[in-house]
Amino acid sequence: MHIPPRVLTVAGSDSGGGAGIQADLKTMLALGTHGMSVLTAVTAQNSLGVQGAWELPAEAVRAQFRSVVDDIGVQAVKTGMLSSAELVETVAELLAGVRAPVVIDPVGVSKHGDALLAASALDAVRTVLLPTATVATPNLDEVAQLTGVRVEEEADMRRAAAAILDFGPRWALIKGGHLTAGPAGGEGGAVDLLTDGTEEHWLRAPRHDNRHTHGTGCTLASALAAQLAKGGTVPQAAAAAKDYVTGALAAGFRLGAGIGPVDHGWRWRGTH
Ligand SMILES: Nc1ncnc2c1ncn2[C@@H]1O[C@H](COP(=O)(O)OP(=O)(O)OP(=O)(O)O)[C@@H](O)[C@H]1O
Ligand SMILES: Cc1ncc(CO)c(N)n1
Repeated sequence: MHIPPRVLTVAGSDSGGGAGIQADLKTMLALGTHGMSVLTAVTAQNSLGVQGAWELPAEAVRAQFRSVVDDIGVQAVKTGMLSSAELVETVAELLAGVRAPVVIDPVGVSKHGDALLAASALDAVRTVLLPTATVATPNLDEVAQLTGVRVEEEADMRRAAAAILDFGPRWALIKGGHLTAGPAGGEGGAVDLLTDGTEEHWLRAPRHDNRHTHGTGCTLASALAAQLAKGGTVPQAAAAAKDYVTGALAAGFRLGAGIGPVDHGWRWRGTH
């Protein structure tokens, strides 16, 4: 009997199905793994923004985590929306006992600018959560919030990565999706930088400005966790994850009146 690699996401629910737990589980399935979830918060969310958010008690997070890890086991873990300092601390403590690779996506705000993490939780992210990471995957706004480094052009991403690595993750994957200026000052592609402070890997893809980009960050981090669960090095897993999110973004579709979701099933549908 074939048993697929097991991957756990610790994240919030996006009722619209494009980001959060829903994006994570769809990505994990699409990449051939068994996805499992620890829910941290429930959001009322759609293509227009976040209309409401409710956090779960720390005890519920702890219980879900123990249920999964103690019986089924995990070959990789990914974290997303953690909402508060209390949940960040709870999850960091749980992760300290895990031997599988851990991808920390330090989710701060949604694409629409709605806060998914309390400002009072930033310190716990820096001091207890990031040190548990095999790979940390901040976007440029999260880099600025966590380190004070403002990335205006590609070359600044090196300083951003160094500042993130100072908090203790093994690798930093700095997502340049919000960067529009290319190396020559013109329109750039979508460039991410993966580094452990020694090796440097630039992940480049064509930019798709089709507006249906809801869930790109969650999808990249989950794809990375799924690839790590299947085996291979961090640079190999990151390259495969970047391919998957680029295809999903290119196939993103119009839903609702705002920002539509990426298509997690693009490889099955053969849209690209
Ligand atoms: N318009 C785009 N075209 C191609 N790739 C993109 C585009 N926008 C983002 N990406 C890629 O998608 C991945 C996620 O990056 P992004 O910076 O959007 O993350 P994020 O802001 O955390 O996402 P989210 O808004 O879901 O939280 C990265 O690999 C990035 O380069
Ligand atoms: C629940 C949730 N997690 C993460 C994101 C990322 O933007 C989102 N929009 N919603």
